[in-house]
Amino acid sequence: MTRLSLTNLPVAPAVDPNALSVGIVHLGIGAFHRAHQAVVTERAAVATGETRWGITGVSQRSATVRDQLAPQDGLYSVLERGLGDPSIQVIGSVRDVLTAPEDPEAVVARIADPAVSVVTLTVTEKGYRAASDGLNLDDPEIQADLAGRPPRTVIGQLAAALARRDESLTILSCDNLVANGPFLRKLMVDYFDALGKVPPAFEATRFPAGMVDRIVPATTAADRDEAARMLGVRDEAVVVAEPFLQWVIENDFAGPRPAWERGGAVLTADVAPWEQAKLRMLNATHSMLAYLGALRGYETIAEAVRDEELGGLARQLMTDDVIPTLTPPDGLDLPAYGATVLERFENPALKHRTRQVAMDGSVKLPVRMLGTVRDRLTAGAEPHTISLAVAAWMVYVLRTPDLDDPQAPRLQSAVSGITDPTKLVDALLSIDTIFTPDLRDSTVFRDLLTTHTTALLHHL
Ligand SMILES: NC(=O)c1ccc[n+]([C@@H]2O[C@H](COP(=O)([O-])OP(=O)(O)OC[C@H]3O[C@@H](n4cnc5c(N)ncnc54)[C@H](O)[C@@H]3O)[C@@H](O)[C@H]2O)c1
Ligand SMILES: O=P(O)(O)OC[C@@H](O)[C@@H](O)[C@H](O)[C@H](O)CO
Repeated sequence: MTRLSLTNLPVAPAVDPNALSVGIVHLGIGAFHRAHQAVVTERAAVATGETRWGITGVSQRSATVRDQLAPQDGLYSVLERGLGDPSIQVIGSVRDVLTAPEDPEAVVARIADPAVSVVTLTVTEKGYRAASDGLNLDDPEIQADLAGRPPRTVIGQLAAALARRDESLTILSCDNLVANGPFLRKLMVDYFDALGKVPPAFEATRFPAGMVDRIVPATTAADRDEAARMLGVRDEAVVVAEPFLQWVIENDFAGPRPAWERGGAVLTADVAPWEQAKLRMLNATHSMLAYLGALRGYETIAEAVRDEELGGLARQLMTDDVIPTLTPPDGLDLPAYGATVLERFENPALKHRTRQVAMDGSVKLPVRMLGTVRDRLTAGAEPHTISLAVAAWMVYVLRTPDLDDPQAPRLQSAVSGITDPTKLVDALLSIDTIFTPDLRDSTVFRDLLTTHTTALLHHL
């Protein structure tokens, strides 16, 4: 079947791709960016008529996305799956893709281009190469970048590009991290400290925080076949998404930016309450359902949340443990928000795999769950259900031989041969890159984890 391209366009994108010049570099062009920031950027371009905000995507690890998009002139479609019939739309805002491992110099040069004033990122939690207190300077890839090779880490890429720039830059993380903007800024400061020099452009560089939300599962072969049927041409780069899309951005830019608010984003002075509500309500519950669901043999989040007991626990997690720790952002009714989150998880058309959401637990737990545990303990409360979520991760680590996690070897050696719940809790609580001393030393938390792991090991 013919491939989607500028000359084989069954449905034209809302912008003319040929008219766009590149003003944004996106690091980590996975599924999420294509279904979220790229869509809002295109909508903003349509609303304003501005043509300066085309996107260069950077593929950080493999050449797969470049090889999918290059023959398609950067075009791809978003296949939206809600409760009704699916719909499909071709997006034209990604103009080209660079593959960092093949051509690291091109990535630095593109970020350094004066026409570029915004860099966005979705490189997953582990892509930041952080330790518990800042940049992981023991990371061999960070060390190699510091030693002066053409950079391979995102921190190294940004640092090298800033060293070449005279103009200010805005660097906007779109990953699920607590205070993602300030967090990334701190990693850059640590990098420059280790390097022993700070580029002059860094002072004016801004790192706004952002909260992003849209469920975008990994695309499957069946999704590509469905897109081909709907489009009449083959799209190897199609992404699948739910109808819901939210982007709240701190209005703190160093220079020009797309009018993303015209594309549906919200620009605000304080993102923290939005971000905390989303990470603690949606992402923590997602992860709990992923661990418990996978342990019960459910393939997808929709199946897990439709299990009466697991669905009940998801509601209980939000109501009993998470909501008491939150200050709701203006106008957000937290119980109603929680109900909407569960309805979104129930979407049977999405097929978000429990195993996908369960990956990288060692870097997700601190972001999604451990703040809630800490706040509940500080308030003198017993964090019952959030401890169950952490215990579910512990049992998942024990029961998953092919664990997908950046710390898999360390986790697996810690739990190797363990059958006793107390020992399992001790072994995993001692991992200092995940659990801080206050949590390790809490008898209440340790006892709850032991009770829950005991129950899970006996009843799953
Ligand atoms: N998919 C979603 O539903 C969703 C929703 C909200 C936020 N996000 C955020 O977006 C991130 C990416 O999600 P996705 O669905 O695009 O995943 P994906 O697997 O499709 O893409 C991940 C991207 O991150 C890059 N990456 C992975 N490991 C890296 C590393 N060690 N160093 C540098 N780059 C690395 C990959 O090259 C790829 O470009 C998530 O981790 C999350 O923070 C995703
Ligand atoms: O993308 P990850 O792997 O960081 O997390 C998996 C999901 O919890 C997450 O992607 C949600 O779908 C998303 O945060 C919804 O906005």
